[in-house]
Amino acid sequence: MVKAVVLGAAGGIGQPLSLLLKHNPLVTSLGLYDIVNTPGVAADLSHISTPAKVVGYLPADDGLAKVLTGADVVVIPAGVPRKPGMTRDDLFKINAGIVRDLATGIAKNAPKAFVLVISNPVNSTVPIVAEVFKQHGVFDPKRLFGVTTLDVVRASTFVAEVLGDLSKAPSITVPVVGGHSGVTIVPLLSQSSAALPADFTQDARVTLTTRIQYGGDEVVKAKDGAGSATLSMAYAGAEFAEKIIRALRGETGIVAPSFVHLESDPASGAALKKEIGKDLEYFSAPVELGPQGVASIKPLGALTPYEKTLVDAALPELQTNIDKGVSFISASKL
Ligand SMILES: NC(=O)C1=CN([C@@H]2O[C@H](COP(=O)(O)OP(=O)(O)OC[C@H]3O[C@@H](n4cnc5c(N)ncnc54)[C@H](O)[C@@H]3O)[C@@H](O)[C@H]2O)C=CC1
Ligand SMILES: O=C([O-])CC(=O)C(=O)O
Repeated sequence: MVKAVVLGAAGGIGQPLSLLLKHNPLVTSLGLYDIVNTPGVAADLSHISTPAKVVGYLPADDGLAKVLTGADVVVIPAGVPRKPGMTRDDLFKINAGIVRDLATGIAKNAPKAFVLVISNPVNSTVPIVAEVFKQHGVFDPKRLFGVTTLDVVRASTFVAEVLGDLSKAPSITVPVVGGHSGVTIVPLLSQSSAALPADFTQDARVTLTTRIQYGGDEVVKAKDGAGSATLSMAYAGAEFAEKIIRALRGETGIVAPSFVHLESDPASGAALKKEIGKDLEYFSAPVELGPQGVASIKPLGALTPYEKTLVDAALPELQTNIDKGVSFISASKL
């Protein structure tokens, strides 16, 4: 029995993500929460002939507490998306408070759930959730994940495009590490499971790296004011949620990059800090998942000199983003 909950379920990501979770036979109960429209979305999804029982709640009548009760996995795509010209950090002003309040609800009603944070800026919203949980005495770093899967999905797709064969995309894996915004997104193309062409130049590698780092901006620009990636994010979020669900059901050996607290596995976290040469609290790295959440954080492995410069370039912005999330909660009255 697995109860999955989506907070922000009526939005651009929330609706297709809820559809994909309803489609997943491992999910037996699906709780939807938003400040608008969840009864309609829930009624619609509830007619689909898959096992999950769907319920939808609004804030009235303690809806947040009700939807979270009994949750095993909580996915958070609530909050505003970017418009052209904005950075993810520009969303902090609105989304930080939304994520803080939802995290407070989780701390009170589902403190043991696995929490998957999609709301941007992920580099700051994940620390926000952690700090709220700490204030409520329920923080377990093994159970908190910033969802960076879309970067990994983009890397697979764009490498397959370079190889001229999109049918290879589902089987290509490229570790993407660091964080989830521009320069903090670090694709390790040298570790792609499918080798790039022998004549792939350094210029082409830089172009491909930049495309992965700024894939989100490509969608924001194409949507031209109507938001950011929703459908690809729903796909990526459902893929990551499924991995988490399989792990909590006892399957071992599942590895996926995610933005995690480096104390989620103190030994491998300390090794990773040594590798990147900085005492950061959070970093996105390939994580081995287990029934308790993070089982171990994998090392970055051999980096090329170019990839090393990318990691170094990511560190200052990551530090600033993390500090901003932490200070927001120390300054908030919960
Ligand atoms: N981690 C990632 O890779 C990605 C993250 N995102 C982020 O996901 C977030 C959502 O994006 P979209 O779905 O496109 O936005 P959207 O505006 O279409 O949907 C957001 C939903 O959140 C709801 N919401 C607002 N305040 C809420 C609250 N207090 N409680 C519950 N629900 C609330 C809204 O009513 C709306 O239905 C944005 O912050 C966006 O930047 C988007 C794409 C990729
Ligand atoms: O670009 C955005 O604002 C949304 C996002 O995080 C992504 O698509 O990677």
